[in-house]
Amino acid sequence: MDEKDMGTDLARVLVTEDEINAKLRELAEQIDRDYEGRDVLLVGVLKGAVMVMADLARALHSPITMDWMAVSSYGSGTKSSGVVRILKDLDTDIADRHILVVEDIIDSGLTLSWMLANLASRGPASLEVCAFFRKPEAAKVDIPVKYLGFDIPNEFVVGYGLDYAERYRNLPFVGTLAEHVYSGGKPA
Ligand SMILES: O=P(O)(O)OC[C@H]1O[C@H](OP(=O)(O)OP(=O)(O)O)[C@H](O)[C@@H]1O
Ligand code: HPA
Repeated sequence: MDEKDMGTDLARVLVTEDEINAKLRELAEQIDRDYEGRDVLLVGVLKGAVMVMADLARALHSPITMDWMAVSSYGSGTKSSGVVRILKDLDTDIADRHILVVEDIIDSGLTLSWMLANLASRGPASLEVCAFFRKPEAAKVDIPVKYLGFDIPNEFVVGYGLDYAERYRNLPFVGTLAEHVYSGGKPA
């Protein structure tokens, strides 16, 4: 799927596929360097982080393993409620493991703030965050991000894992939706 398949759904592209790929290589190099000699468990947050997890994992040379958590905070709208439920927990015991949480986006920060507290309580050897997109102007809590892809404006975005009502996750770039699609949080 690319930009021309989107018809008039997109308003503008914020981060291109080339920029995404270059950033992935950069982050993978840093992570390889930092975790040299240590086994790292990548914890992906479903479903949005599927794309970044798959691409980042393949760009890494470190001997990683992967696990997934699904949490719910958004429902079907576009605002975080801050009330987080675990929909799918990790399969792995993370006590004494080096954990790198891989997230697609930090918006208000409420989801990750809750998740980090939850994971920290399980006694990992280390706990760090890789977030591919972040909206600094939307932050309600401060999240320590060791590996950051892009800071983006405080607008609702789709693509590269990010959805609107479950659509657009498979765009290889990130963009904003046109007004007629995105109308105050309800599918048009
Ligand atoms: O910083 P916050 O304001 O808490 O928002 C960030 C969270 O929202 C999105 O997940 P969502 O609940 O939409 O689920 P999804 O990944 O399945 O799309 C995104 O993937 C993050 O997990
Ligand atoms: O801007 C966004 N787009 C899609 N999903 C999201 N989850 C938090 N913020 C966003």
